[in-house]
Amino acid sequence: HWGYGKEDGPSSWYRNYPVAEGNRQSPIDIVPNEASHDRDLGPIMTNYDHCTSINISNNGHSVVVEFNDSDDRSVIKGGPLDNPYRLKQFHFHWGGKGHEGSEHTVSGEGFASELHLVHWNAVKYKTYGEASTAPDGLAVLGIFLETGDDHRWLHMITDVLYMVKYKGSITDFKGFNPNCLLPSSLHYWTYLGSLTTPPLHESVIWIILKEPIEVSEKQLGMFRMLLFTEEDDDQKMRMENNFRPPQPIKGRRVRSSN
Ligand SMILES: Nc1nnc(SCC(=O)Nc2ccc(S(N)(=O)=O)cc2)s1
Ligand SMILES: [Zn+2]
Repeated sequence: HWGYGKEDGPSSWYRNYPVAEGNRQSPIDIVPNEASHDRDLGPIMTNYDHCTSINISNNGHSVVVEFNDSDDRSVIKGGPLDNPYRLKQFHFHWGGKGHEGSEHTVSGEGFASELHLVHWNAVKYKTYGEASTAPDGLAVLGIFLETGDDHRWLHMITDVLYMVKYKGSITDFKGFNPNCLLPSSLHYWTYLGSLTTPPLHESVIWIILKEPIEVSEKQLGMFRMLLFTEEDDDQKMRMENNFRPPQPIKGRRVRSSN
């Protein structure tokens, strides 16, 4: 199976997932002054107000909060999107102590962590699975996390991480509104890419917010107490550095909102 270690990490994924060497792989390094500024790129709109978080789990790669996506209650729309995309889950990628951990970089600079809010095109596709393999099937909103002050709402997540310490653990997590994790500005870069973990489907319209949110080193440290391994596994592997490095841009254009 795939992971982030020396033997099963990003440089070996192409063996089981040849699309790893495809033409629209993610993440990428974003170079702001090479991004084209499109006037017809409108603002993105998120409405997560009546969203319904269901649970939080450790899937052995990250910590994931799942949402009820049976209707259009919580969607992202506007910007590069032709119709609303339904929120399915969000999860994080992070580094080791004092090291970078984001997936996308900006002018070669990484951030401490990156939050991904995963949405799917329920107008054109019947299921998430179907959308996850279509070129316009998914929209992932990426938010950089940098270390600084405590994030006043991230506590709601870090306070329950002890309940999902081991791979395969899951617990109820209702009533969490991800609006509280958004920065004040929704200015963004957007480009066509892929899932950043296997199966690496080239099905993602990426929307990366320019403004990072601030979290404390202490809060980030809570993520690093999670384990890649199961409870009955005698090898306790700390969950950290679960990020794929930037991939070749292969001629793609990155557009900027403004
Ligand atoms: N029937 C199916 N269910 N799920 C799949 S693919 C699973 C999936 O959504 N994986 C996934 C991998 C990476 C990302 S990410 N890091 O946001 O690019 C988001 C999501 S196919
Ligand atoms: Zn991700």
